[in-house]
Amino acid sequence: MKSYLAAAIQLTSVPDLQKNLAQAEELIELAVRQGAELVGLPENFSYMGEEKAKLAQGDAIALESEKFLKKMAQRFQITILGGSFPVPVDNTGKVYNTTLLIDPNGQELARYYKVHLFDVNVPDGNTYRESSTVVAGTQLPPVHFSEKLGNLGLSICYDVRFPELYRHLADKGADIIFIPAAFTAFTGKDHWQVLLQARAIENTAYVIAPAQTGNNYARRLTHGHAVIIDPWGVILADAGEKPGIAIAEIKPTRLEQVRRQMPSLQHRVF
Ligand SMILES: O=C(O)CNC(=O)[C@H](CS)NC(=O)CCC(=O)C(=O)O
Repeated sequence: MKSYLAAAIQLTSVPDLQKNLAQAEELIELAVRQGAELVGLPENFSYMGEEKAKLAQGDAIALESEKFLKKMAQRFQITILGGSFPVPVDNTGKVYNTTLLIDPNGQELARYYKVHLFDVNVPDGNTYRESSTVVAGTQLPPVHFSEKLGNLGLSICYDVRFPELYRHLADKGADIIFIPAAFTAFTGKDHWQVLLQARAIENTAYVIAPAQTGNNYARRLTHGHAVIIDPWGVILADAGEKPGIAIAEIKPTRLEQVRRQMPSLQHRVF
């Protein structure tokens, strides 16, 4: 593994596929101009909108999102995580909430279908029933082993509340954990940063958390604060509340240092 720059992209995705891809492309280019070699996009980067509208365009969103990721990876010679986008599941009328990791040749490295679905009545009065349109994945997420970039573990948004999933990634050797999200503004203000720092600290791993921000559609407000966190839990970069990027250096020496100073992964009893 070498030292390199990683970027977490922050978007306000709306119910307009082409507009979102154009916004994403601009920010990917900005990250690349600053030297990023690993770039993450947030959950639902290519489409945020009413569940029904999303389903109706499911095939087009899936096709265009995957094409876009491969194009960006090849054009800019980066490894890119397509935080998530819907992929229709045969004979169900529903989709998988899917995250995809693509290499600079445009080849798929890893794929994960979100396991934990956000079926929550948020105390601000908004109700979320992700399971009404999404089929839950049944497989734990993969870790992609990369000589150059370190071992990259995948997850999506609401997963962040389930530490056992991240312990699995740590068991598989994850050095860097992706947590792309579209956190609600209401839960985000109290939980987002704490949960992300906890996952970084307890697994002594970098966390790259691309995010949705602002008013995506109707009453849907997302929290923002795409961040990159080091294995000690220190926030290295925070994109704030506007669309933009958080960019930071991922260093193998820092990983080794923290794992030496705090060898908690080696002291596990259960
Ligand atoms: O809302 C949309 O339009 C698209 N949906 C999402 O992006 C997903 C599923 S509803 N959001 C979350 O998982 C939020 C989790 C969260 O906020 C928490 O755990 O507190």
